Amino acid sequence: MLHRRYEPPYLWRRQQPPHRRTTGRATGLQPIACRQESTLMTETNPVFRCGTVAIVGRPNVGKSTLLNHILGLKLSITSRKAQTTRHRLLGIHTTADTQFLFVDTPGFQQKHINALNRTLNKTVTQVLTEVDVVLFVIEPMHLGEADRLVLNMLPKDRPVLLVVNKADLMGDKNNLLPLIQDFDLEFPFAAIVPVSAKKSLYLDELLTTVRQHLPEQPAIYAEDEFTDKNERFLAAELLREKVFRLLGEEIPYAVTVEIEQFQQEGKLRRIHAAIIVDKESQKPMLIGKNGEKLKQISTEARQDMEKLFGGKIWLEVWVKVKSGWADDERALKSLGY
Ligand SMILES: Nc1nc2c(ncn2[C@@H]2O[C@H](COP(=O)(O)OP(=O)(O)OP(=O)(O)O)[C@@H](O)[C@H]2O)c(=O)[nH]1
Repeated sequence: MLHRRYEPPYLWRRQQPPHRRTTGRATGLQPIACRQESTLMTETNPVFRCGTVAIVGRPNVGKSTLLNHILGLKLSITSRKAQTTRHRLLGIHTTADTQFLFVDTPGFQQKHINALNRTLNKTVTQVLTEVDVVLFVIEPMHLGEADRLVLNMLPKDRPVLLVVNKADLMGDKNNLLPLIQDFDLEFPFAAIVPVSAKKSLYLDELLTTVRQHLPEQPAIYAEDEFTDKNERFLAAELLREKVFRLLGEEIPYAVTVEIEQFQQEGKLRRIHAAIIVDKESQKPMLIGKNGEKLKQISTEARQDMEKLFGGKIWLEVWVKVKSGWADDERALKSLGY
C-alpha cells in the first residue's frame, strides 16, 4: 500500500488548526451522480475510514490549491504557471471519523518532453495504481486535449471522482449542468463534484463524497500530522514557488532548488540554498539589477518559511549553473526527483 512508503523519517506536526471553511450548502450546489451509498459514523455505528486519495489532472487546474485549502495550510506550492508541482506530496487530513491521505501529483503533460517531464509523468501513472480513490480535477469547460490525456489513464478498477474546480468562475451555476451531463458520458465517474478550491467552496461536500469510497480501517497517522515531508524539502519548495511567481514565462522551467545546509539552533533555522539554472545567460534574470530580484525572491520565501515552520529563519540564497540538469537522469536523481 502507498501509505507504507510514507512511514516517517520525518513527520510534520500541524502548527495551527485548519481555518474555517465555507461550505456550499447555502447555494444548494451539491455533489451529483453519486453511485455508492455512504456508511456514516454515528454513535451506534462507529466506523472509521482511512485511505489514500490521488489528486490528478492537467497542469494548472488547481490541484495544489485544492489540497492546501482542504488542509487549511500552505503545504503544496502554487502559481499561475504549469508544472509548479514536481513531486508527489502527501497531505494528511484527519477528522472525527476519517483520515484522508491525499497525494498531490505533478500536472500530467506532454508538451515538452525531457527527462524531468518523463519523471513527473511516471509519478502520476504510478500513483494512479496505488491509491483507494482518484480525484480527476478539471476546469469548468469542455475537456481539452490535455485533460483527455489524463482521462485515458484513469483506472477502471477503483472509484474516480470528477472534481470540476474553479466553479467561482462560472457565474451562473446552472451553466454547469449540461457540462456535467457530457462528462458523465465520458467515463464511469463515481461522482461529479463542482468546487472552488481558491474560495474554499463545496469542500465539505467533496470530503463527504470521498469518504464514502475509503476503506474502513483505523487512522495510520496521528491526528496532528499533516505531511510526510521534512522541513528541508518544504523550504526548497517555498523558494521554488517564489521563482515561479516572480519571474517571467521562460525561466521557471529551467530552475530547481537545492538546500545545501539546514541547521537548527534553538528556534532559529539557518538555511543555505542554491537556485540552480540551466544556462549562464539565465543567471542575471534571477539576480536582477543590483540583486533586487534575488532579494525579493529570498525575502518572500523566508516570510513563508517563518509562517509554516513557526520560527525565525536566516536564509542565504545563491544562483548556480548546472547545464542541462532537466535532461540529465543522474542530475535529476541527485536533485531529489
Ligand atoms: N478562480 C479560481 N482560481 C483557482 C482556483 N483554484 C486554483 N486556482 C488558480 O489556478 C492556478 C493554478 O493553481 P495550482 O494549484 O498551482 O494548479 P496545479 O493543478 O497544482 O498546477 P501544476 O502544479 O502545474 O500541476 C493558480 O493561479 C490558482 O490560484 C479556483 O477555485 N478558482
